[in-house]
Amino acid sequence: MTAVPALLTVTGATRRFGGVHALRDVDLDVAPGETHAVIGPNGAGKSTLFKLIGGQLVATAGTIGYDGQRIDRLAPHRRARRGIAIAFQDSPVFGGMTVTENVMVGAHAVTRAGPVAAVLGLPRHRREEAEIRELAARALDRAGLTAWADRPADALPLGQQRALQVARALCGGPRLLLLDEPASGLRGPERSALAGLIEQLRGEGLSILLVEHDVAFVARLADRVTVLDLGRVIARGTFAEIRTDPAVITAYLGGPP
Ligand SMILES: Nc1ncnc2c1ncn2[C@@H]1O[C@H](COP(=O)(O)OP(=O)(O)OP(=O)(O)O)[C@@H](O)[C@H]1O
Repeated sequence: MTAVPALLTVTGATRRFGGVHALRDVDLDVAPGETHAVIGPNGAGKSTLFKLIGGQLVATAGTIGYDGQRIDRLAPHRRARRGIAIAFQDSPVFGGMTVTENVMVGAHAVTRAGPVAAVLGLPRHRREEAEIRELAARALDRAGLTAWADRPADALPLGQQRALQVARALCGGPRLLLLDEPASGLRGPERSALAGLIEQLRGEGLSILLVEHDVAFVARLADRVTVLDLGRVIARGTFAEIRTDPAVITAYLGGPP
């Protein structure tokens, strides 16, 4: 049997900030349809890795492959067009806009006409606007937000605001969804609803890379977990495998005195 090639392959990713090694020689892959979590204590390098994949940072060394091609020199919007979408923990929710309009912003990253056509109101833009509205409606439906579509976005409770950020990422029709600490700041029921949404997306075949502090959230969702500490991979495997790994326990609880 031939193994299915990974959708995302990070090889030897290294990033220095001056004398600080934020990441050292990190390998990671995400299989099609997999939910893969990256965890680690503060300063482990999780955000740096996330930004290297999204294109917000460039690696000092190493390569990133997506769908069989190198993407590590592409600008973030080009990665978005190839199907990599990001929901950042702090991506803005625009209070003066409706929920639908907020989600439509996510599709502009992948449209052909671009912002100049939008400002000039060109026919191409108007056609595209109708398509985008349709994509937004579908994304809102997937995220369970249809009932909120015409409400001002700032009327949404925090849990639904997170779902809105996910819907915005879905609007461009991604194959790989990068989620940056999606559970942060959410209370129990909101966190559980968001986990349900992520499970649903996984069930629809989406590949997901999740950076998350909340270990229970990761235990529920991740097919595989990569654990970072001080910029290095210290463990990888299923949640059950990594939770008993001595290196992981030491990293989280601190070394011997
Ligand atoms: N722009 C930067 N300039 C200098 N050092 C940085 C920069 N960004 C990150 N670092 C350093 O790189 C290391 C890894 O940081 P990173 O933010 O990737 O970790 P993290 O695992 O996301 O941490 P946290 O869980 O606290 O968000 C840390 O030592 C951090 O201080």
